Amino acid sequence: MIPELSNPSVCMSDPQRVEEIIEAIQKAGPNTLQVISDFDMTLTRFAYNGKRCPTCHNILDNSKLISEEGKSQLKELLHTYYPIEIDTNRPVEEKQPLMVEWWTKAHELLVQEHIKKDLLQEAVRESDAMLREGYQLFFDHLQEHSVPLLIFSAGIGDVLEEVIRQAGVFHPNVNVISNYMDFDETGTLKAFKGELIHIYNKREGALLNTGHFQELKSRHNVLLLGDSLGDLTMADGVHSMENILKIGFLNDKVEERMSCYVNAYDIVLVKDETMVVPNAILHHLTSAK
Ligand SMILES: Nc1ccn([C@@H]2O[C@H](COP(=O)(O)O)[C@@H](O)[C@H]2O)c(=O)n1
Ligand SMILES: [Mg+2]
Repeated sequence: MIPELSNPSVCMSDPQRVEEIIEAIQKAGPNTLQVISDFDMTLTRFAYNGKRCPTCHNILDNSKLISEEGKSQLKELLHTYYPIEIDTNRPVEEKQPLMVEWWTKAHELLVQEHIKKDLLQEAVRESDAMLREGYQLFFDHLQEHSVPLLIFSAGIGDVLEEVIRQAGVFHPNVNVISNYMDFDETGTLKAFKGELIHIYNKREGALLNTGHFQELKSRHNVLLLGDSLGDLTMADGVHSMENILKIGFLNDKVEERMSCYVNAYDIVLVKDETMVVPNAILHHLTSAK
């Protein structure tokens, strides 16, 4: 049906079911579709030329906006908590408070650095952040077909927006739910706004933002893209869901996480740094029946 589903990076536990979901969404038409995507390591690359690419947080952590002392403390947090984030042997309930601890400590450190709002643009421009190959087609195609794209990220909204703005793909159909910085009257970071979004509370985030889903209540079909098992709840706020196709990028610790990913996501893309498969599916979903 979609030749790209035979690519070597594609794993599916139930290809027949995938075909049925895709056919049902295509039949309903693009007016019923919405796309909900994670950002870091889903729309952005995990690695390039064997080197890890930065998350929104890392863009700041590695920038000249952060002191050497701040950098080493942020790095230590990353080395402590990231292995916990991706550990599939620990239950989510056990990981949740630790993730709150990580995000809270990191945000406190960022606030202590007195980051200036007007320097964020430069920090992003000078960073190694990279959207996945084929991103332009992905964003442009959704825009052309008036399909809303919600980017639901536990990263930093201000940084995320700057990445997609600089890439020229922050189209009007794109909405972002994320952690946003709060600046004082001098443009200095003083806090983060609203409820913290971390990797394992994206469901709560969805409920807090029911206004977004209210506006899209005629769009009962969802294409969900993520890279974490925590991304699977991003569509929980969608009204009267009819069909959902979940695509998961498995970037890291492939062998030990494979079975969890294949059980949770309809399509798993293993060490695939491109948008080739999501783009092929989108093309099919928006083509005439
Ligand atoms: N201090 C931190 C906290 C989190 N991260 C990474 O950010 C990712 C979350 O963003 P999503 O767009 O994927 O929701 C997550 O994978 C964390 O590893 C970080 O780098 N630094
Ligand atoms: Mg992610």
